[in-house]
Amino acid sequence: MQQQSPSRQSVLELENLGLTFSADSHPVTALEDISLKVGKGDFVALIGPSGCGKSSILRLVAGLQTPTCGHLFIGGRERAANAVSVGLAFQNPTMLPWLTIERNIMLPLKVVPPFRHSYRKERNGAFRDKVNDLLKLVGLEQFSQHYPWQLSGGMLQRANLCRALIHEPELLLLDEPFGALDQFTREELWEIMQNIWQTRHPTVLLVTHDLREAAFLASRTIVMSPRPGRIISDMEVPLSRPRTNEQSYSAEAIEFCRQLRHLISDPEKGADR
Ligand SMILES: Nc1ncnc2c1ncn2[C@@H]1O[C@H](COP(=O)(O)OP(=O)(O)OP(=O)(O)O)[C@@H](O)[C@H]1O
Repeated sequence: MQQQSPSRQSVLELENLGLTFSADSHPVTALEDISLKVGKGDFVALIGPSGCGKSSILRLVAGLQTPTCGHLFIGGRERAANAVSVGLAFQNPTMLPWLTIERNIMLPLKVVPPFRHSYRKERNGAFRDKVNDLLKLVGLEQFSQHYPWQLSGGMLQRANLCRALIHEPELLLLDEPFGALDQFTREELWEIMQNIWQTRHPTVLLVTHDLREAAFLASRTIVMSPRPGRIISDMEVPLSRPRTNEQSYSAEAIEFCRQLRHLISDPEKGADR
């Protein structure tokens, strides 16, 4: 039976969520008793050791996987997200090579309602303006008519973020989007991502292995235990905004990353939940 969310303020709420894979004779419990509330405009980073279930949480939220137990609420209704309500960006931006950057970014508008009904009419008008606004925000306004193979990895990831945001989703799900980039490009992308968040205020769930990235971008960091993944810590990031790369080397930022690292290497210490 569908439940009403206890908290209607949250864009996303996970309640005692569990996930067990049981394809063969050895069931694998990936997630256990995950409870989490994400408010509108929150920027939440999920961190933890490899295999602790970070990506599984994103897949459950996106409706790509079904929980074994527990409840998932989007906008106060018990349901997983759908193509309309979610924007996704992964480590490798998959752009269609025969389409320009502009048309690649427009793809969600071609597919999801209500945009798809006016796609033909607006693709050279209002939708083009939407794409250009986003390209400007990420510094790619000169590249709308280029093809993906004409852009660098960092530029493609910027375009990928535009595509994830073009249909104004309730939730932006980012799975290590900067993981494949070199350090300087990655840091440049953090500033761009922060700018997107401060300008457009999307609600973001970010999976990352990079503690500095979590501390730079997120408002809250969720630390998970090794499998079966449980939440062992949920902390506000104590750094003022806007954040700079310089600031991410400050004593305060380093101390915060050190705390995160401790929690990951010694999960028993995460006793605040
Ligand atoms: N289809 C599946 N069948 C069985 N086990 C699976 C399946 N998919 C994932 N798992 C297991 O579930 C656990 C969680 O996987 P998940 O990919 O969510 O972890 P993660 O924290 O995102 O890992 P990483 O940081 O390495 O990307 C892992 O231990 C993985 O081996």
